[in-house]
Amino acid sequence: MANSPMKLSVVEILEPMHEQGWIRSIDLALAKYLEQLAGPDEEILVLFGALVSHQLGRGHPCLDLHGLLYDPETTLALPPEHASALAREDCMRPAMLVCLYFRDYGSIPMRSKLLQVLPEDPAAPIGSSNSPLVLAPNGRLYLRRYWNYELSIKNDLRQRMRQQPSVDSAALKQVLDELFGPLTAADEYSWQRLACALAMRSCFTIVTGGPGTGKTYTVVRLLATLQRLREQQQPLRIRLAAPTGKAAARMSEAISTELNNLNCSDGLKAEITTEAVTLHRLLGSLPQQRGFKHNHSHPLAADVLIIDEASMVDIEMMAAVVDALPAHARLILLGDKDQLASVEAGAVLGQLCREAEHGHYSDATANWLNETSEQPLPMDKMDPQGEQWPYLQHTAMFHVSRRFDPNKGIGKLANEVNQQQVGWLNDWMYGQEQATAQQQQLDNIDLLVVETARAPAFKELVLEGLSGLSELLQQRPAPSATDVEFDDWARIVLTQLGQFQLLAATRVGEWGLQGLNEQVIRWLHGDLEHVDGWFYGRPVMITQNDYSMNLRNGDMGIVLQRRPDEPLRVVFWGADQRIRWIVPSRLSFVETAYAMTIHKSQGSEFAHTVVVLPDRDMPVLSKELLYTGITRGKTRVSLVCANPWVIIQAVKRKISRSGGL
Ligand SMILES: Nc1ncnc2c1ncn2[C@@H]1O[C@H](COP(=O)(O)OP(=O)(O)OP(=O)(O)O)[C@@H](O)[C@H]1O
Repeated sequence: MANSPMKLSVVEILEPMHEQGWIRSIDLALAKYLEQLAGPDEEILVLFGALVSHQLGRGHPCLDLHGLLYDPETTLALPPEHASALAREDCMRPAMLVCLYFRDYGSIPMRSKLLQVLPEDPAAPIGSSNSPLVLAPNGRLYLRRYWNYELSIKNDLRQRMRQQPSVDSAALKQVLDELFGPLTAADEYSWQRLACALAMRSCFTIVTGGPGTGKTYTVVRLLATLQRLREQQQPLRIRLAAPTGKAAARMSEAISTELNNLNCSDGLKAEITTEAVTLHRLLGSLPQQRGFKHNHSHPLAADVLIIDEASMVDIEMMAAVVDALPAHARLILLGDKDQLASVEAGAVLGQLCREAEHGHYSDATANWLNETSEQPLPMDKMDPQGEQWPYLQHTAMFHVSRRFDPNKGIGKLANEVNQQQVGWLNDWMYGQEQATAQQQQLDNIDLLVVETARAPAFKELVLEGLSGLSELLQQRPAPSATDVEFDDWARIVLTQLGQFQLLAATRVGEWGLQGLNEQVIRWLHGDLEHVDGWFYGRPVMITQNDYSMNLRNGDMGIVLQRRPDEPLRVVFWGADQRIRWIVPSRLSFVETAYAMTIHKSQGSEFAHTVVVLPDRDMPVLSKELLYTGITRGKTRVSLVCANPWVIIQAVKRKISRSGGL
């Protein structure tokens, strides 16, 4: 570097970082804006603005100044995964930049109009300010908008937790006995019963647990309990929602199935809706605007709102939800707290039920449960300091999966990854040769170590996985077939699409999303001409909600053709298992989906899931990412990598999102 960095402005120092892709255009733009407002000696705030914005891009609603001071490299996770070695050499390291401006807290101008410093005491008055930056206790630095989101969520949930609806304990106990059977010594069942009882305590409840632990089973019974014990004559207005279209469709399906199995009157069943919508649809997206049709001045017509896959809800969306939900309504969040958080900033569910595995129930919670439902709490989940965990007093966590055996196969792998236990993983991965093929089959998990993503063994795995789909594509009905017969065929093809799925941990490179999709096209079609084009048999995924076409983010389709003289069309599931044939030119947001990212796979499940890891360790690889990928598999999970060490590194890395919920 020719000039001394001391002679350059913060923006001048950030510019090459932007060119190298280390920070985003929006981060740089914010720095430029703040630079215009900054007084002398306030350059540090310009830098902070860019870094807070950069953290938002990584999913953090705030910048942790303690982390920045003591471990800037980890806190900022720079450079990004695609930065070349040259770029790393060329560009001034962010740690050095931080050192230049931020030696200690004394370097921060506390009386700047760019910054509001909040008092340490949460009860002290905050004062008014509209500074772009807000410094909260514990060194959490926010852009004001995100601090406002957090504050409104906190205030709203506190208010809902404080509301204590009256409960007729004899009636509650009777309903719980009817729905779950009388209490038994085995606590496996009583956690679900406990979740229902706990939900009667206030207007806010969280039910968390891994796949197949009975969240949907419980929530249907919870809704039945609420309707049975309601004080008003009219049935409670229940709304069901999920962050993505795919998750909403799954929620509807799962709730319908559980409701059908529920042993209760038809009248009660009719009072439980099975229609789930996306959160965007629930709140009413406004074209070209950030806000929603429903807000505090135009609230939702709802008494109960259940949000499934809540781990995917970001802080901005959650703030919009609580703004639109009437104060008397119950908010119930369902999700797996250990899964990846939302792509957008915030890890609302993860933060609200951090440590839920330990219970942390207070005496007051235990007494309430005992008095209203005679529901005991296990001693090891009690905590004399439980009141320090306010959200956990309204949280039930399920541990027992009814889908997977925790001692083998997918269940074991998922648990070990989630608990960051690398011992078993090492034995499994490095002891593969000793394991018999039969045993592996029984265990429904396998590991494939290959040097490149072009390796014959990987090709064999993929082509075998896709063989069912390829056969169906060749079994197109004769041109004389009726439209109904073509619909029946399309239905089978779409069902087959859920049988096998490649999941990429990263986007770039031969092991990333793009490389894998290109590779599969080469194997199947022999060339790459088709990559972005529309070709027969191309599986696609919708990447953004498209309300004009009634397609939702995450919907999967496939390109088919009915008769040779008809154009190619993309088929999707419509309502009631109907088939929609859509002309490709009407689709705006689509990606080829032989492979999809693990992030995009959230809320979906596939019979055989193949999780592909890159050939080197990267900051994006984490136990949450791996756990999410593994738990997408229903009957078989294959891990594919060039080096099992990368899997171990990923398992050791836990994402900790900053935030003050
Ligand atoms: N107490 C129970 N008794 C009998 N069957 C149960 C019980 N709890 C759950 N199940 C069954 O276990 C299966 C998985 O339950 P459920 O679908 O509710 O799990 P989930 O946590 O919602 O899963 P996912 O996160 O994958 O949606 C279902 O078939 C359900 O009917």
